[in-house]
Amino acid sequence: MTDVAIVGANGYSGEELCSLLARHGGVRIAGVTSRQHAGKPVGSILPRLKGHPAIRDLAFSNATADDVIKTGAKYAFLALPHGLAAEFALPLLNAGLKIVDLSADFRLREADVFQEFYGEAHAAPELLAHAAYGIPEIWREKIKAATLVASAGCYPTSILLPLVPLLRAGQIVTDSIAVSSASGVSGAGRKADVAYLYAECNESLRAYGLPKHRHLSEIEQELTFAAGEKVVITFVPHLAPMTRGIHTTTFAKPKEGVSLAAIKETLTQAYANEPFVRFGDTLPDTKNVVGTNYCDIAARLDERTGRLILLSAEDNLVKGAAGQAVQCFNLMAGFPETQGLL
Ligand SMILES: NC(=O)C1=CN([C@@H]2O[C@H](COP(=O)(O)OP(=O)(O)OC[C@H]3O[C@@H](n4cnc5c(N)ncnc54)[C@H](OP(=O)(O)O)[C@@H]3O)[C@@H](O)[C@H]2O)C=CC1
Ligand SMILES: CC(=O)N[C@@H](CCC(=O)OP(=O)(O)O)C(=O)O
Repeated sequence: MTDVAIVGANGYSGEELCSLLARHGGVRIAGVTSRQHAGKPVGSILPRLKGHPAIRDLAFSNATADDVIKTGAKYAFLALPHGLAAEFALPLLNAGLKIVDLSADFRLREADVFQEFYGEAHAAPELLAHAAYGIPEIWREKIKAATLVASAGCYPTSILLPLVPLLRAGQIVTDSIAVSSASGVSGAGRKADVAYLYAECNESLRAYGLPKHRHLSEIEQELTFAAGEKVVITFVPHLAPMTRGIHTTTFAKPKEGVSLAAIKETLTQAYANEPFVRFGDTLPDTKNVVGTNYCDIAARLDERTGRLILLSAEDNLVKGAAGQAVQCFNLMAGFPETQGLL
């Protein structure tokens, strides 16, 4: 059994991590943190885990790096607001733990891009070069060897999985890409904010974060890497009246002479052996992926405009957060990649 700690375990993605790791089979949950609930039994705050053998008589501890180190865990999952993970990472790494961070703190390679998009100086810029970007389908070998993995953002995962193979294959006009995404409200986290009250979100759809949502930084970083040239895109996120799920529509021009059949062949080849990406003809629907670690993808060509339309759907809390983090952990710790996720 490998001992793990979950930091920020009472948040939405932390709770999802607790559920996935409780049924993983190869790990022991050695510690969970929450400042608000320190000292309380896990089952009293996360009722769906009450009585689960993996939770035992575990109580939340306070959320400092020392509290995490004291658990004796070999791996720490950080499910904290961005800005904080950078403060935890250094002491935990120095104490010999390996880290899977769900926040944005280690997803960017350059500290000045972090400053530009997050409006604050990076707290541990020296660690950026050591972090692996956590999408296994793109960076599997790097993740296996890493001590610090930055699990990719929820929107970025749904955008990068369809586009990266096509950019690697040189099939897309790089300045033609525009993306429209819709996310369930849990994407905003379990925080009290009027904008996310039921009465504000229910039966309504609205765009937000325009024109420079902070996820553009990691999306463009990864697209640029895949294309081998600078890629800049338009990205319009929406808040959708559902609890979980992301649906993404990507518009792009195929390069001269690139057919839909060639695009489909590239995506089929890229994902034929990937357990969590399902490329096919069926148009993705969030209800088919919610509660799973799948990302469903389809492609269509609008013959009238020559525009390629890529569609993708995932659960923001699973493939977009906790599931992807466990997938990365499995690679780092030498478990089968799918363990606890199917
Ligand atoms: N929700 C989603 O769909 C996704 C989220 N993410 C990222 O994962 C991270 C967690 O997100 P999410 O689960 O939504 O967030 P939540 O707001 O639901 O949870 C945040 C957690 O962090 C803890 N926390 C907050 N402030 C501090 C602090 N100063 N010190 C220690 N602990 C603190 C909270 O517990 P307490 O206050 O009790 O200490 C809570 O457990 C974020 O970085 C987010 O951007 C990534 C992909 C998708
Ligand atoms: C609906 C909603 O508010 N979504 C969040 C998603 C961000 C998220 O979870 O952030 P990271 O992936 O960067 O950690 C947002 O747009 O800010």
